[in-house]
Amino acid sequence: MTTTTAPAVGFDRVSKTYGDVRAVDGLTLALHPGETVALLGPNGAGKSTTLDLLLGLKQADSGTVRVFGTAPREAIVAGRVGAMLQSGGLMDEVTVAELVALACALHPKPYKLSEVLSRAGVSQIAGRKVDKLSGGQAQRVRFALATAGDSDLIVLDEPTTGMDVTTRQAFWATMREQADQGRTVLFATHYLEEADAIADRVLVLHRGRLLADGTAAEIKAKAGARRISFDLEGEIDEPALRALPFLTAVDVSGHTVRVQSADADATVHALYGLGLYPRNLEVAGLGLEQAFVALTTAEEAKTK
Ligand SMILES: Nc1ncnc2c1ncn2[C@@H]1O[C@H](COP(=O)(O)OP(=O)(O)OP(=O)(O)O)[C@@H](O)[C@H]1O
Repeated sequence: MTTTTAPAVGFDRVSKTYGDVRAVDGLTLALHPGETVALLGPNGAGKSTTLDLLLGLKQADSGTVRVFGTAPREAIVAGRVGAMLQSGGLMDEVTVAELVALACALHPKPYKLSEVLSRAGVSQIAGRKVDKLSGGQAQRVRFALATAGDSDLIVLDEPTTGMDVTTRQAFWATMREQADQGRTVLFATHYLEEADAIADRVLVLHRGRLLADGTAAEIKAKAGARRISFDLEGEIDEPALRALPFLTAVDVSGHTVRVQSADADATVHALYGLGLYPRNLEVAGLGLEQAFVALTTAEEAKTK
């Protein structure tokens, strides 16, 4: 593996528009060797466009994209980047082994074919035609293509869509190993629990801009809100609960009340002020998914 002092990925005020849609809007960021980075964002936030710019598949209207200090294409030709794209067509009429062998042959620093097939869990289906694969098997083959050689940066666009639980776990264990060996792994996902468990850095995109950048814990803290849950005996006066201060969400199910509050202390104080005796009271931080929803909906409200 080549080492360098340049960031693995550098975006400097990068913008890309399609007609009047600003898919990426003045994006500046740097990713460093050894980082595992999740790229999150609602549909249409600009994740795929960002990855396409990074891979030189699209050109920015303005700003510069650098991969290990060079233009994306140069880094790719040098074999420094492995990519697994969302639904990139796999060639029909060839077998899994033939396709993966081709990817190995094209890579400047290829791994042994048997190694690549086994790492991606496709040895058993190596002789099968690519157009006869199930969705999850096709994803594994894309994974094999992305890891056909020794690349310093691995870019994955929604890599685990369609994978079953076991495949998903094996996939992430392999990616962890890759990152532990100093490679940079960047993946776009809609599975926030994956981002929470796997990534040591989370980027939240919204309308082509970086809304948050930090560890999953930092993103959760940034969203600010807390979850409060408790049980109430007797009939529940829902309107009174909904009128509690700082609430951003309320859910009453049987005797259990779950709310989300921007100021948990004030909400709990007001709850006791109603003369209620909440049992099993729990106050907890938001999960990454709830933090993501809180951040992006707050931003939506601002831009309306
Ligand atoms: N080739 C294109 N022509 C026109 N508009 C496009 C094109 N590609 C993307 N867009 C628009 O650019 C915006 C960003 O799209 P992009 O695919 O990058 O988002 P995304 O975050 O990957 O979305 P998703 O989560 O739905 O995959 C969207 O509004 C999309 O409709």
